[in-house]
Amino acid sequence: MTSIEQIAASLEGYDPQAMSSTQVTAFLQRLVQPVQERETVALHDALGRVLAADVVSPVSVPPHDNSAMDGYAFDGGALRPGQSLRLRVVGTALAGAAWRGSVQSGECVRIMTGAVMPEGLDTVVPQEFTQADGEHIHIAPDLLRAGDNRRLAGEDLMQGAGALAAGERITPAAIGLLASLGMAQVQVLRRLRVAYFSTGDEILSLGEPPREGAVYDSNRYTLFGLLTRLGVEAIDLGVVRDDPALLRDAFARAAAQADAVITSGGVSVGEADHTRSMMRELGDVAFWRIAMRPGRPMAVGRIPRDKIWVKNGSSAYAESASSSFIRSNIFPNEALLFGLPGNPVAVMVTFLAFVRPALLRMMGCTQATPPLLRARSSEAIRKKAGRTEYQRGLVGVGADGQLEVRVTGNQGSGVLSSMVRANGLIVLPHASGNVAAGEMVDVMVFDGVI
Ligand SMILES: Nc1nc2c(c(=O)[nH]1)N[C@H]1C(S)=C(S)[C@@H](COP(=O)(O)OP(=O)(O)OC[C@H]3O[C@@H](n4cnc5c(N)ncnc54)[C@H](O)[C@@H]3O)O[C@H]1N2
Ligand code: MOO
Repeated sequence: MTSIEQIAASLEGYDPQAMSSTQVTAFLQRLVQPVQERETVALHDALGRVLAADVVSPVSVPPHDNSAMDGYAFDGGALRPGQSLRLRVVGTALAGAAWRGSVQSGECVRIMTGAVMPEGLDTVVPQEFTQADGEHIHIAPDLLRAGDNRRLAGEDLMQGAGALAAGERITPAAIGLLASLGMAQVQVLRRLRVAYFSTGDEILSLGEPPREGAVYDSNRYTLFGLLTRLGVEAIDLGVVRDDPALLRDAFARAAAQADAVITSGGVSVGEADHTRSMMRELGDVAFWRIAMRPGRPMAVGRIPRDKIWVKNGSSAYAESASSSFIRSNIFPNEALLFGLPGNPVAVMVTFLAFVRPALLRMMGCTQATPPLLRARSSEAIRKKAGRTEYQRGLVGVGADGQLEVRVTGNQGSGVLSSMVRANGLIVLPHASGNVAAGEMVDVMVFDGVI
C-alpha cells in the first residue's frame, strides 16, 4: 500500500515543515474514501444520515390538482376584464372528500385548501374576496386570473423524477420530502465510528481535584460536541497519561473500534511527549507544521487494527489476532489518525478546517465543505501573509443592512471564551496580509456546521 509520506510527497511542493492548508485538504482528498456498507433505517432514525442511493419519486406530489385556498372553485375562462362574476354554489369539495358532481357554466363549488379540484375547474377565489348572496357568490372585477390558487399535480415532484441524490445528508426538509413520497424507510450508509482521547500529564479529568500545573480536559468535550453534531458515533476513550504502555493500549483500542481516531496534544516538539513516538511506532504517520493559525502542528496517518495489542501481565504487551475489531471497507486494516494540537481552539479549528470535511467524505457526503459567507470587517485585522488565519468572529447585520463581522477578542489558541462568543470563523487566506476596516472577508458560520 502507498505510504502516507508517499501520498503526501505527490503534492506539489511538499514540505512537511511548511504545509499550506490547501495542501492538507488536497492530501486528505486523496487519502479518504467513503464507506460502502448500507443499512435500511426508519425515517425517524434517518436524520443526519447520508443517502446510500438516489431516491426516485414513486408518486407525484401532490397527487392531484388541488386548491391552495379556502374559497370557491370555478372555470377561470369565465373571467372578463373589468367585469364582476356571479356564480351559483352547487356543492362542496373538502380535503379528503372530492366533489364528484358536474358543474355547468355560471356555477362554482365551495372548496377547502388541499381539496381535489373538481373536473373542469381551474381557478379558486379565496372566500374573503367574495360576497355571498343566497345560493350565489359575487367576485369583484379584476381580482383574479385564470389558474390562480390551484396547485398542480406533481408541481413538487413528478412520479419518476429524482427526489434526492445519493450522498445527500438527510435534513429535516429531506425527511419531510421522503415522508411525502410515502416512504417509511430509507437506505443510508452506515454510521461512521470515531474514537477520541486526550493526552498529557497535565490534563485533569472532570471530577479530579485541581492540582498545580494541571488543567481540566476541555478538548474531549469540544470534540464530543463537534462529532455528535456531525452525526457520527463518537467513542470517548478518556484522558491518557503520557506513558508509552497506556498510549499503546489507547491507540490499539481506538483503532480496533473506529474508522478514525482523533487525539489532542503531544504533536508538537515537546520533550516529555510519548504521543508522537507512539504514533510513529504503531502507525504510518506524517508530522506536519501547517502554515495556519491556530493549529500549526498536526499529525495525520493510519493506525493498523489487524493486530490488537493485549495486555500481558502488568506492563508487557503482546500482539494477538482479534476477532472483535471492526472490518471497515474504508481502510480494511487500519484507522485514519488525526493527531490534533493540544491547544483548545487549535483543536476546534483543525477539526473544522480538515477533520470535518474528511469525515464527511468518509461518511459518503458529496457536500463536504461549508459555504463561506462574505461579510464586511468592521475593524482592521492584523494578518501575516504566508499562513491561513482563522479568527473568531461575530457576524451580524450592520447599520446599513449589510453583513458585518467583528473579531470576538483575545485570539490566543488556548482561549475558548472568544470562541464561545463567536458565531463563525473569519477565514483569511494564505496569501493575504492585513485586513483594513471595511474590507470584505470570508466567514465560515457555525450555524449549520457546528
Ligand atoms: N517550540 C515550539 N513550541 C510549540 C510549537 C512549535 O511549533 N514549536 N507549536 C505551538 C503550537 S502552535 C501548539 S498548538 C502547541 C501544540 O502542542 P501539542 O500538540 O504538543 O500540545 P500540548 O503541548 O500537549 O498542549 C498544548 C496546550 O494545550 C493544552 N491542552 C492540551 N490538551 C488539552 C485538553 N485536553 N484540554 C485542555 N487543554 C489542553 C496544554 O495544557 C497546553 O497548554 O505547541 C506549541 N508549542
Ligand atoms: O496550533 Mo497552536 O494553535 O496555534 O497554539
